[in-house]
Amino acid sequence: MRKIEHLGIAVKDLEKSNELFKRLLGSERYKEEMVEGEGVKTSFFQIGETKIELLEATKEESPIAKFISKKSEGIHHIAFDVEDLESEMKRLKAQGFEILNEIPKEGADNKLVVFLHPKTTNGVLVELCQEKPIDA
Ligand SMILES: CC[C@H](C(=O)O)C(=O)SCCNC(=O)CCNC(=O)[C@H](O)C(C)(C)COP(=O)(O)OP(=O)(O)OC[C@H]1O[C@@H](n2cnc3c(N)ncnc32)[C@H](O)[C@@H]1OP(=O)(O)O
Ligand SMILES: [Co+2]
Repeated sequence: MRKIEHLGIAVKDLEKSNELFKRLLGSERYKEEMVEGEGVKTSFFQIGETKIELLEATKEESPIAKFISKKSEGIHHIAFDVEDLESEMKRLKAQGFEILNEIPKEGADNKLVVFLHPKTTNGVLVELCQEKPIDA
């Protein structure tokens, strides 16, 4: 794990939350991006070395919709930047962590991502992010 890549925050209304975080952080989001596969619309704020990712569900079956309906808006996951997903997955599996998707999937912000089940990470949903190679 090289650094915290982003903190994912589940929100009901991305526009409203963009404004709130702009006031809170004193800076604009640097991008908005849909991630069809996850049924989310995201916006990213850069904070020094790390980022805040706001996530709004775009469909009922999105994990974000389920999370908000069961809990509330708020911190949804922590994402770590990794050099090499395959070797990290191997290491973490050997350490007893449960990988949710064996095949890395398309993330936002030009990443390939893997998630670990929160029941194996002290109740914290963990995301591993690897920068996609330039020519990908
Ligand atoms: C990839 C695009 C973008 C990016 O950064 O690039 C994203 O970050 S997309 C983020 C949205 N996508 C995901 O979260 C994918 C991974 N998540 C999942 O596969 C599910 O949400 C899962 C498996 C974590 C939970 O799904 P499930 O259908 O099992 O929901 P339940 O409500 O039944 O939860 C079971 C159990 O887990 C606890 N839980 C659920 N979500 C979280 C969470 N975010 N943090 C901590 N714990 C969580 C929930 O409370 C249940 O616990 P229990 O003790 O059984 O009540
Ligand atoms: Co994320």
